[in-house]
Amino acid sequence: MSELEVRMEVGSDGVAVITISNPPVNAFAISIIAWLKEKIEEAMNRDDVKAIVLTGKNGKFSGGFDINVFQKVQQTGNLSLLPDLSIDLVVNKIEDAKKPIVVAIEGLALGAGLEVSMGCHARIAAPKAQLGLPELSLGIIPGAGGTQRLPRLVGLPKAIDMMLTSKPILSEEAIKLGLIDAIVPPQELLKVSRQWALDIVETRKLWTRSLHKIDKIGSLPEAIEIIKVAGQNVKRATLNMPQHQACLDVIQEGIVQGGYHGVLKEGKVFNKLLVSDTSKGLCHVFFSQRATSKVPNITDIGLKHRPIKKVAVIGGGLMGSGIATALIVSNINVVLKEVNSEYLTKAIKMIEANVQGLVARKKLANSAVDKTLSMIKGVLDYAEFKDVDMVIEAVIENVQLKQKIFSQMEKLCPPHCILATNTSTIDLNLVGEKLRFQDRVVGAHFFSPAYLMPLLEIVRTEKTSAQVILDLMAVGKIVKKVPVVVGNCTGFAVNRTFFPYTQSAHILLHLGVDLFRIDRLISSFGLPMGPFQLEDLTGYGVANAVAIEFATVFPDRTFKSPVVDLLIKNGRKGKQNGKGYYIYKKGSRPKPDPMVLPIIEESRKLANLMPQGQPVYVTDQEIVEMVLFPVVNEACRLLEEQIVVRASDLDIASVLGMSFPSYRYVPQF
Ligand SMILES: C[C@H](O)CC(=O)SCCNC(=O)CCNC(=O)[C@H](O)C(C)(C)COP(=O)(O)OP(=O)(O)OC[C@H]1O[C@@H](n2cnc3c(N)ncnc32)[C@H](O)[C@@H]1OP(=O)(O)O
Repeated sequence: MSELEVRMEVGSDGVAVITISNPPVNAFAISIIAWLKEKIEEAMNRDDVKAIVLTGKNGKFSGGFDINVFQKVQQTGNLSLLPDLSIDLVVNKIEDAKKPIVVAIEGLALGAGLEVSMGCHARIAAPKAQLGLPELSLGIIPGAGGTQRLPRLVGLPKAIDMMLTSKPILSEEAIKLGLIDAIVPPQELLKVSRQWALDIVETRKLWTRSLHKIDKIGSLPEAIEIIKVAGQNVKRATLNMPQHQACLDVIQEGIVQGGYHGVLKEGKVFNKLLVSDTSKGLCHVFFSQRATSKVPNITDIGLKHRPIKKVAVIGGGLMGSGIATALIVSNINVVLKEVNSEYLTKAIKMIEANVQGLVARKKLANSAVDKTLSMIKGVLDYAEFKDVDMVIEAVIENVQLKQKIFSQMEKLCPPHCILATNTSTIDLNLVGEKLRFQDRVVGAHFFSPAYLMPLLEIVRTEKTSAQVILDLMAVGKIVKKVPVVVGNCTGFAVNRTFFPYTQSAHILLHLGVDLFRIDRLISSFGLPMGPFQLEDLTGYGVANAVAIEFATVFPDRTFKSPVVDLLIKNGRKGKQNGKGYYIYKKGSRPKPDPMVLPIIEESRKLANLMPQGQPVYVTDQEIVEMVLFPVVNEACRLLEEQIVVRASDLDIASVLGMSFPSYRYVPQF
């Protein structure tokens, strides 16, 4: 079977097995859809075919519609590039077929993959197959009947949850919900599916048309109430994104007017959303995230990553314990080194709390806690370092200390051991300056909390070897991070790009603009919080340290804001002591603190930026632009300096490291 193909084989039992192939995920490309229609028509017309089994090659059914086609539509605005998947294929050729069609699902059925499956008359899956409708994460809604058939198969609340969160479920849950009809081992999947199809022909099994099912929908008022509540719940989290409410509206249309009407409305809304800026941004982010794993001269030169079985983490503070947690939950053995037993006990307690936090978030099973914690060993000496594959240093930001540690590591650890630092500011060339083998030195910059935040900046110097970078990329993937390889510069990619973000906010503040207005506008733009609340959260110590570092390296574009020192002088430490620009009380949202205003006034006098001592007038739009445009400028500088290999790597670093709203990246075609 060639790579891109839809093949049909008719067995002596009268079952036609139609297999789609489009590696790596059997996406429904335009040609696949056309060939699939042809094969189904052929099977319907052949007298020797009684029933059909639809399946995918290489252990996967389908990862959904080909997202490359979406990008072509978005670039050209030409919606006629989209094939008629929903009515022509799923309704007419599959659901309303005269012969039963059973889908055999292995690996995954996502998006159109699940929608085509739901159009079939029965669904048989292998264990652990992923089934879901992740379209909303691309700024669209399911466009091949998913909004109508999923509620009819699994009930409204679960269907809404699956669509609004874009999260797939596994076969084991799907069978309980009624989304699939049976789970069978992969080697029996085709055999059972063929027999199932024949049983439908012989009326021994039900011939189900999902769009016509009504037993799981409940009464009309109940259904409308569920949809209304879902809309209210999702409102805040989906600020500026139209697809969530649109999806609920389309579901409601089908419930009020009937499934087929719902499918028609779904098609119209789908087309409109596909060419929206939101979808353009989210499709761009989808491909950009995958592009980060392709690094020229690293991933394309035939190297294979080496296994990393045991890692030493030096320093068990907030970052060290977070990194250790990320490693042990991914089954990597960790030796955690501290300077004394008091710090070590504290670090282990922190790791235990992190692990419990993951259980509470349902990211780790309670039953896995003991095994996870057994993977960490706290130590006070270096005896265990003789067979580690990687060291991650996470001590305080002090060059001499780091240099001393790295020199020790070079002597104590095996020659293949990677020497990584989690520094967020210090030049890596300085850290490795005294070493003989500087090709082993690399930055592993995790973001706090390291066991939750999805980004790993891999910082390379001119000397870091390709093998070391590749190994760290592999570790990043194992610990479920998105590794982005960046060059060595002050602040690396994320902190460097976003340095002007805080700077501009401070300049605006000293020009007389209300700080709470700035924060409000930036959160309305889509960042989780504004720059001042962020400063409260990260702490003023960090703010000052970063400001000093940048002022040294970029004196031409650094504004020295007096306000942080004044806040500290007035006993304010931000979230840490509950008093910063905002007041923090347990159980309630941060509230702007009017008591901070005299401190701001004092700071404005010291800075003396206001023209004739009067506040400037700026519009809301200007504020957003004045805070974010300098960020874009800094990103351009990074690109020019070749700190990243492509612009979109910075987009991903900003989305994952700063929670910059991904739907704002509207590509310029
Ligand atoms: C009409 C319908 O309602 C509309 C739709 O169906 S929209 C599409 C819905 N489907 C999705 O959103 C699923 C998107 N894909 C994924 O989530 C993941 O790729 C996956 C879970 C399928 C596989 O994950 P994983 O094994 O980690 O592989 P991953 O690196 O993500 O993808 C492998 C390759 O397949 C590509 N790919 C994955 N899904 C694709 C899709 N639906 N279309 C086109 N390419 C796709 C990726 O771009 C990547 O390409 P690359 O190797 O050139 O970078």
